[in-house]
Parts: sequence; C-alpha cells; structure tokens
Amino acid sequence: MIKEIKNNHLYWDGCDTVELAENYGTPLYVISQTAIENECRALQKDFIKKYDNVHVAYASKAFNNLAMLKIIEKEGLGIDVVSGGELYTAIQAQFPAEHIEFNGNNKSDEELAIAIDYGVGRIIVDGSQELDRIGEICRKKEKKANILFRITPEVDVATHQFISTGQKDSKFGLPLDEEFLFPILQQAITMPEVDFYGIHFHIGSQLFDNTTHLKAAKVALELAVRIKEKFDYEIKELNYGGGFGVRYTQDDQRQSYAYFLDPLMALTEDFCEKNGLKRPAIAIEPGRSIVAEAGITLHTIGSIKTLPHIRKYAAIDGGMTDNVRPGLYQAIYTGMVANKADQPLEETVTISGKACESTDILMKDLQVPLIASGDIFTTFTTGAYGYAMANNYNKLAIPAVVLVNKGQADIIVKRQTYAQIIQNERIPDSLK
Ligand SMILES: Cc1ncc(COP(=O)(O)O)c(C=O)c1O
Ligand SMILES: N[C@@H](CCCC[NH3+])C(=O)O
Repeated sequence: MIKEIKNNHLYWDGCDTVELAENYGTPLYVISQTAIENECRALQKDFIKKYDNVHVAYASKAFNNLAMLKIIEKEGLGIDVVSGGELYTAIQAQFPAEHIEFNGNNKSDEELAIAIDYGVGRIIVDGSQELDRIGEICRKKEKKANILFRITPEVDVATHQFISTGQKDSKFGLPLDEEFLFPILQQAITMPEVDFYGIHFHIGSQLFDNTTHLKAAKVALELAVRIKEKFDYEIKELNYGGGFGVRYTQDDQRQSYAYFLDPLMALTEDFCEKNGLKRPAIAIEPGRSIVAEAGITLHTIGSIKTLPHIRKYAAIDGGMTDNVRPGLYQAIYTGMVANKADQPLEETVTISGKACESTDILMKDLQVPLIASGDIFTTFTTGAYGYAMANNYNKLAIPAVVLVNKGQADIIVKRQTYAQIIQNERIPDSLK
C-alpha cells in the first residue's frame, strides 16, 4: 500500500507526510519509489517478458532527474529524451546510450551532435530537414545513426486538445502524403550515414480507450507495406508511443497495460502475417503512466478567505508554479488535508495558489475537514508533468523532491534558493 492513513496522518510509501513537510519544508514533491517500480514491473510482465523483440522507452519528460533515470535503468527500461537538457541529465546519470531514444520536433545541430557523440540508440526524425542535418553530423564524426520517422497517423483522440498530437494538423510528425513522405524515406534508405529502423507515432496523452492506438498502428503497418512494395525494404521497428491514462479522480477508469498492448500486439502479428511482413520490433514510450500516481505534492495552507455567500478560499504556498496543469488544461485533481486525514469532511473550500494569476486555482469546491492555516494539504497524482513543468513565475522557487521508499526518505532534488533563481542575471555597466 503506497497510501495509508495512520494516527490521523497521511502516509506515503511508509513515510508520514506531515513529518516530511516539517523536515523538508513545503511545497514538496514526494515520489514513491515502490509505486514507480510497480509500474515498471507491470510493463515487464505485460509486455517485455510476454512478447519477443519489444522494448519500453520511458518518456522522461514526465519526470526527468538523475535519481529517476537510475530507477528506470535498474528496472530494465530504456528512456526517451526530447531535449539537450534531458539528454545531458541522462548522460550525467550514465544511462546506457543504446537505450536512449531522442525525440523532438526541432532538434538543434548541437543537440543532435551530443546525441550522436554519445551514441544514442535511436533518433526519431520529425522534419524533412532533420535527416540532412543528421547525415552531415554523422559524416563529420564518421558515425552512423539509427533512425525512425515520426509520422502523423491522422487519428483524433479523446483527450484535451492541448495534449493530442496525432491529428492531421499537428506540429508533430511527418504527414502521410506519399509525395511528401516517400522521397524522405528513399533518402533514408540510401544514405550511408543512417540505418533506417522504422516508423514512430505518438497520438496523445491521458487516453483510456485502446481503439485510437489500434487505428494508428494500422496506419503505421500499412505504411510499412507500402515501403516494402515501393522500395523493397522491410522496416525493423515500430514505435507506438505512450499516452496511457492514469487516475486523477475517481471518474478516471485506469486501464491495464494489457488492455492497450494485447490487442496492439495481436493486430500487429496478424497484420504482418497476412501481408507477408516480418513482425518488426515494437517499442512503446509511456511517461505519465509510470510516474503520475507515484507522486503527491505537499503544501502548507496559508491565508484563508471567506467571501460571504460565495465561497471559501484556502491558499497554498505554491500553485501553478509547481503544478501548471489545472491552469493549462483545466486538469482536475483530488486532494486532502494530510494532518487531518481521519477527520470528517465538514466544509467546502477552493484551494488557490499564490501566483498573481486568476487561473491559479488548484481545486474548486473540495470537501475537507475544518481547515486552518498551517494545515498540510496534499495533492494526489502529481508525479508526472508536475516537477517537470515547474516554473519560476513570480520568482517562486522550484520545490524540493523527496523520494520515499518503504519508510525511508531521501532528497533527490534540493529546493531552489532565491540566489539560484537570479544566478544568471546581471546588471550592465550602464545601470550601475
Ligand atoms: C513522443 C512522445 N512520446 C511519449 C510521450 C509520453 O506520453 P504519456 O506521458 O502520455 O505516456 C509523449 C508526450 O505526450 C510524446 O510526445
Ligand atoms: N504536459 C502534458 C503531457 C505532454 C503532452 C505532449 N507530448 C500534460 O501534462 O498532460
């Protein structure tokens, strides 16, 4: 049990969250190592050990730091990175190069050069000019890169439009039009600097229905057939992306990995057999599903305001700076008062952040015990895209992250200091 209630306090992976707040301060991200390991082990069981020639690249954008990458490596998964910064972190964590996949719709020459020098396992090409630039860098360095092309499978998914990525009009992926796509594929097949592995898609995030993955897989498989017909070339790998939804509220019906992956694998095997293709390696890139539910955020309640006949606001010592998702995607979260975990729910409050922004509302009209300044407020399911999207708006410091594991707690990211917030600022001589 990751979540437990003992002595009126919320415990997370064996640690008293009220004590954590006292010891490390708030806001504080608390991440359960056990919960992350459980997700990785579910992927091992339902995918890696169940099927031949498959692998998982954790989409590290969800939560990327040295400790997390060490857990992922220990659990036998690879990673996906999308920037020089994420790649740098992976290199510092000594993450094995061959298990790194490099995505991104605008990789710079510098980023590509670092990736090629380190020898990353795959580069997912997402643009017609990128292939030339990879070729040039590889030529200069006398190296060869394994590449896939990210395509736009033209499926519309049931999620917030801001996190859907596979529709026809998208900044991600290459369009399917053969006139556009085939010359680039031909170039990849003939270029000595790259090994053309295959096709990649990622259709969106926080998905609960497997049918859109299936539709997109069919599009990718049909493309594999067209590539074989046209170029007499069989692709070696298909990457079906991530996007598996998690529980933010009780309304979110989380599905197992098998619910998505079994039909995907069945479709793939069946399609390949019927169309005379050798079944390619299959990769997936889950981010959110590995880490979201492992994480909570602790805040201290400060100012409490009652607007007569309207509502009661309780403000926390963070907000959209440590969790931008409610403001950005109208994301709904659940929470509780960690130091009153056993007490009856007696009032309705709206939890607001402290940023100077009206959209900085974390939860609207939440049922809580009688709330008081100094209470420790917990938000659940903040492990993915919480710390990862934290920002310094209003010059608030990025919170610390503590890793908890069966009663042990360890800081894995220190709280940012005010001095660190302004460390790159300078006053020009003309203003001195
Ligand atoms: C290319 C790619 N792969 C994987 C992911 C991970 O998605 P999720 O966190 O929903 O599993 C994303 C982000 O949405 C992505 O853009
Ligand atoms: N940042 C998004 C997920 C990434 C979507 C784009 N790849 C979220 O918090 O839901």
